[in-house]
Amino acid sequence: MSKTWSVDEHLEDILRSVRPLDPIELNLLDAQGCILVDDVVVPTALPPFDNSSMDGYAVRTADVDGASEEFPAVLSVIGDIAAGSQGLPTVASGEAARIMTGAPLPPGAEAVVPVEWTDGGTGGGPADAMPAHSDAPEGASGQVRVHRPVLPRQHVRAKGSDVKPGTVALKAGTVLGPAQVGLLAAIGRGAVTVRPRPRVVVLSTGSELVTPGEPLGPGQIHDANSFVLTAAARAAGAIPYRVGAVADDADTLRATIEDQLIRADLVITSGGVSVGAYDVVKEALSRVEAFRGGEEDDREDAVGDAVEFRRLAMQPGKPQGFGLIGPDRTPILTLPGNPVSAYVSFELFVRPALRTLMGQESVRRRTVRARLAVDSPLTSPEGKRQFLRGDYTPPGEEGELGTVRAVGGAGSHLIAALAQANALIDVPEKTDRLAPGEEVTVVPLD
Ligand SMILES: Nc1nc2c(c(=O)[nH]1)N[C@H]1C(S)=C(S)[C@@H](COP(=O)(O)OP(=O)(O)OC[C@H]3O[C@@H](n4cnc5c(N)ncnc54)[C@H](O)[C@@H]3O)O[C@H]1N2
Ligand code: MOO
Repeated sequence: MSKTWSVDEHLEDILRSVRPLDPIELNLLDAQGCILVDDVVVPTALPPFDNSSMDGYAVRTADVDGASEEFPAVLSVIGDIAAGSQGLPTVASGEAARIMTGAPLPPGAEAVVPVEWTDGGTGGGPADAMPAHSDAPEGASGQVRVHRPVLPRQHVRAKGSDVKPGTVALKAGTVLGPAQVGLLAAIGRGAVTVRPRPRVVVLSTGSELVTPGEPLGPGQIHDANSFVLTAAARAAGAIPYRVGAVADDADTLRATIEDQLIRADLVITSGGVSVGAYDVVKEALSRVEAFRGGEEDDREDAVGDAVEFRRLAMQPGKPQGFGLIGPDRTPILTLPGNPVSAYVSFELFVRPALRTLMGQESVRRRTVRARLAVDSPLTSPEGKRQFLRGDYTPPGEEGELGTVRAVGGAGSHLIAALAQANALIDVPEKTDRLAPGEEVTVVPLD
C-alpha cells in the first residue's frame, strides 16, 4: 500500500512547488489587498507647506497679545486665503488674513486664531462660524475683533510634520489596506508595484450536481462546493473564476481544465479523487504516470502528468491530489468532494498556497489554545489528524483561555453545521479522546 501523508508533509510539498507571482504595476485601488514589492520613499514633505488647522484668522502673535472679549485686538482684514489659494498676501502688523482649514499660512503670519475666538468681523459677540463667502463677500475685508491671544505656531500644521521627504512611507512586504492606499495617494503615488492577486479557477465535478436555482431531479444535489471554494478563494484575496460542475467524464474534464489554464494561476477541483469507479479527477489527471520535479516533460499540451494523488492521515480530507500542470506548470489542488472535506482542505492547503502566490510572509492561519466546552468526551480516530468544526469564544480577560464547543458531528457531509462554525478544532493524530474542559488547539476562521 502506498504511503499515507501527514497534513504537514502534504502542505510542505505544495509550498515547496509554489512561488510568489511576478510583480506588476497596478493602479492604487486595484492594488488593495496586495503586497508591496519595494519600499515606498516619500518624494516630498507631507503636509507640503505650513497650513492652518482651523477656520479663522492668520495673525502676528504680538498683535493679539493680552486680547480679551472686553479688550479685543482690532485688526484689519486684508483678504481671504482658502485651501488651494495661490498668490498669498503678506500679513503686516495690525493686519489679519481670513484663513480656511488646510490653506497655506501667509508670509508674515505666525499663528491662526480660530473664528470662535473672534467676532467674525461682525462687530458683535463671539462668532460661531464664518458666513459663506458667496453670501457675505465683505467678510474678506473690514475689521475683526480678536478675543484671545495665540501662541506662535498655534493652529498651524508644520510642513513635513506628517512625513518628511526621503523617509520610507511603507516597507516592502506591506499589505495594502485602506490606510496604506490612503498614504500612497497622499504622497502622490497613482500606481504601485505589487504581487498581483492570484487568479483561481474553481471546478467541481460530479454528474449529480445541479446549479443552485435549478430544480433537482432524482439522485441529484445542488453544487455547493464550487460556491464555497469560490467564496473562500475570494475571501483569501484571490480573483476566483467559478467554472461550476463538470460531469463525470474524463475527456470533458481534461478539455475543460486545458481551456481554463490560460486564466489560472492555480486550479482547484472538488470531487472525484477517492477510490470509486467514477472518480473522474483521478482518472483524467493520472492517466499518465505521475512525476514530480524530476525529468522535464517535453510535451507542450501535457495536462495531468504531474498530479499525484495521495491519502492523508486526516479527517475530513483524506484523499488529496496535487501537481503542476500545463505549459506554465500551474499548481492544481484536487480536493475531496464531501463539502466539509473540500472546505477544510481549502483552509489547510489552498489558502496557504494562495498566500504564497501573493507573496504573504505568513501563510498559515493563527492558532489559539482553548478549553473544550462539551458535556461528554469527544472521540477522534487514532492515527488521523481530525479537524472538527468549532464555535470558539475568545477569553474575557487577556492571559486566560477562550472556550470552544464542537459544532455538529464528524461527518464530512454536515454542511449546515459547518455554516455555524467559526473555527476548526485541530485534534492531533495520536489523540483518540478529548475530555470536557481539556485544552485544545483551535484555528479561528476569521
Ligand atoms: N471505499 C472508499 N470510499 C470512500 C473513501 C475511501 O477511502 N474508500 N473515502 C471517502 C472519503 S474520506 C471522501 S472525502 C470521499 C471523497 O470522494 P471524492 O472526492 O471522490 O468525491 P465524490 O465521490 O465526487 O463526492 C463525495 C460526496 O460529496 C458530494 N459532492 C461532491 N461534489 C459536491 C459538490 N460540488 N457540492 C455538494 N456535494 C458534493 C457527492 O455527492 C458525494 O456525496 O470519498 C469517500 N469514499
Ligand atoms: O476524509 Mo473524507 O474527506 O472525511 O470525508
